[in-house]
Amino acid sequence: MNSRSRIITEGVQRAPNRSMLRAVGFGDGDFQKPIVGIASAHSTITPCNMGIRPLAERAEAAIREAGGMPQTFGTITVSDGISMGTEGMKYSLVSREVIADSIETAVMAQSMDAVLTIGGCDKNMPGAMIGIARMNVPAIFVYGGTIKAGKYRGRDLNIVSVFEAVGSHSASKMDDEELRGIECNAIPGAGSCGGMYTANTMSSAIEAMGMSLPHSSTMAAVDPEKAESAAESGRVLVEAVKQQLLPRQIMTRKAFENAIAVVMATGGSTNAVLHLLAIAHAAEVPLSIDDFEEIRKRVPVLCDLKPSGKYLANDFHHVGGVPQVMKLLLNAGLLHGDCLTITGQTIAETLAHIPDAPPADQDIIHPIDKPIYAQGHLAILRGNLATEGAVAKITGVKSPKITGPARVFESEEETQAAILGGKINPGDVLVIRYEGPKGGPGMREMLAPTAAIIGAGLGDSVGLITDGRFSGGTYGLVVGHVAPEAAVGGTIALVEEGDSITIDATTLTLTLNVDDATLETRRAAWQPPAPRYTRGVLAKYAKLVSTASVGAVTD
Ligand SMILES: CC(C)(O)[C@@H](O)C(=O)O
Ligand SMILES: [Mg+2]
Repeated sequence: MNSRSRIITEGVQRAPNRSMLRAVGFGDGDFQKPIVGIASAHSTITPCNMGIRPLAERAEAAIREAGGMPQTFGTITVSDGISMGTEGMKYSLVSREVIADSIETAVMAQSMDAVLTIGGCDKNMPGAMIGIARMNVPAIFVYGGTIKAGKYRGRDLNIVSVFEAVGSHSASKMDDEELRGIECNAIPGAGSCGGMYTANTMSSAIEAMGMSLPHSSTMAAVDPEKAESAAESGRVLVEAVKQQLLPRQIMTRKAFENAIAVVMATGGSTNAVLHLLAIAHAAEVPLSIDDFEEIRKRVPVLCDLKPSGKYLANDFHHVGGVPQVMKLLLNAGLLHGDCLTITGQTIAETLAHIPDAPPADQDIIHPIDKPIYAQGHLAILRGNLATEGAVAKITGVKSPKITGPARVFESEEETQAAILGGKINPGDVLVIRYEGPKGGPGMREMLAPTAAIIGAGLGDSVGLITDGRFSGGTYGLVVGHVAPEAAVGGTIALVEEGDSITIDATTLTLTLNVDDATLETRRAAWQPPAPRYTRGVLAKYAKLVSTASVGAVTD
């Protein structure tokens, strides 16, 4: 079982290595046991990760009891919610690569036999899965857990309530006292942002892919079942080591199709497109941005979950969660049941215990014949503004098409000032550019401006396009991941104030209504901007990162 770690534990010349391992708790009988890394993203910099240490400790004890030698090491996290709207958000997507690289570095450097990764905030999930996919040593993912609702004056609150309250307050629709009350009560404790935002989207996608335990992706961080699930994950992983069950036997093309289907059915975050492309790239599984459209067309939206729906992920959990949705999709022929999962069972075997009857509560998970939307919500748009693609949520919007004058902003900050300053008019199409993977760099999430638009009551009348990203909490007629990005000369760089732009969610097109000759003249005159960073993490990232249309990958 220690096929990898024997390189550091066996033979006379490994006496020094064993000597150091003895200091960290190895005894004579332990050197033949599998060394199982626990990549713990415990951190007190964000509520998403502040409950992880007890999960790591339960997993550690379970691994030891099951015959493994656990070795806990740390990975980082950054908080999207805390960095949102600032220059610091440029480090968010970058942290996905740092997490993947740090897990790969620790596990490969010390020839570990397996790894259990625990993550909470948004980028922890894809970062862990990219690392796991690259290494292809037995692995399992453990989610830190979702947060419960905050409560104020009879309302359920979550982080997006606060972002939207800022918009309402700036539009004089909310007074200081109400805003403060929402701020002080929206986040009740440990756990990741509670709607079907990016963290819960990615945890659900990983469960759908068979790389975490059933029901684990929607458990609340503070509920005892989460720690028990972490311990069970440790036991399951030691068994997977015995069977040499490798991630790439589980993370197959069909598994990615299952993950995309569940993201569509649950109304998940646009970030799932970027992250699943990047994880597939790491697993060397062929997956293109156009595959999302293929699956969107055939998979309905079944779950009424925030941001555009009513409920939180933990409400979803209590009516059956991801397994319940997967059962509905499997019975409708929209899921591959023969995919293997980390427990050694197939998807169909895993779901066999769920009754075929429709879910008891049909308010949160709708029956397959009464979907909220007949087709998925995450659409890939193309057009002269996005020849490599762009990503939009196209459901929940009053008008699926908008043509309006471009309001051009070279950064998120400029945009936010215009929105909060009442300078945006119904019918405008906001263009936020030079916020892409290279141009930002770091492809910031634009939750602050999109929430401010909603809060100001402009959600049904204003369009927004960007080469940056959106948060899972974003909704409205907004298009992100526009590629090619402005910094590499994409057409978005050529837009001028007042140009006519059409966003059409029916034809899935993004069009700059300017004639080709004019565009060619503008293109000839365009100059690439000087890089915003020339040293450190962001400079390195900007040099390495690919286009968003293949996942903004760095290798
Ligand atoms: C702050 C949020 C809502 O967590 C956002 O970062 C997301 O991507 O979902
Ligand atoms: Mg986020």
